[in-house]
Amino acid sequence: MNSFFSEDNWVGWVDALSENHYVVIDHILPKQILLDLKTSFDERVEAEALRKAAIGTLNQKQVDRSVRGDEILWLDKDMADQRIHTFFDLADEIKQNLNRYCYLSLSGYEFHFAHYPEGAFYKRHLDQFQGRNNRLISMILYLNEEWHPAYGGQLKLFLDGGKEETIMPTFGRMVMFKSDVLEHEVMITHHDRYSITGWMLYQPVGLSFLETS
Ligand SMILES: O=C(O)CCC(=O)C(=O)O
Ligand SMILES: [Fe+2]
Repeated sequence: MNSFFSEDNWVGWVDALSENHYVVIDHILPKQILLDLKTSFDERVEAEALRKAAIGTLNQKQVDRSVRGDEILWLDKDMADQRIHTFFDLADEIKQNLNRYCYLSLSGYEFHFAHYPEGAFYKRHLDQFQGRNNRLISMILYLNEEWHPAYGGQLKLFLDGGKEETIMPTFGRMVMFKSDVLEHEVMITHHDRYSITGWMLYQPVGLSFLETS
């Protein structure tokens, strides 16, 4: 497998993740790979393959536009799309390195395309929710070629001591944070906002029967 990053990269990122609970990485992938991913995303928006995102877990899912207004499409390794396979190569490398440098036991991941249309937001929440605690690291890769502060749509992280960090969803920026500790929100966007969002998962051996979806 090709390697996207060097060991030095990882040392800095892992330090930030363990000290601050989050890390922001700009230009995570070469521009052409990002553009290809965005094209793949655009094709699926065009084909109306995305669905309104739900909240809740397992058999308690519901769509509530007053909590989150994005539409999503789950990515699958069976998709015959080399552009998505390249993204999964990146995810594999990140998973291996988080296991190696953070001593985690990540055994899988899940990702979806997410499109926030104008006026959409996602209220303050934690990604690790009741009844499902196997999301360890949240990862978001932004695919917005031009982003202006006036568009809004920032990711706001609620940090220790009442501090907040506000992050613009600029092209090629990846944010990783600890799913079980960092509350966050997506502020209202005034422009179409595109990302690949996902989670590094810890799946205790033998408990997979608990997953019904
Ligand atoms: O798109 C973002 O910046 C964050 C999305 C998010 O919080 C989520 O999907 O759980
Ligand atoms: Fe979230």
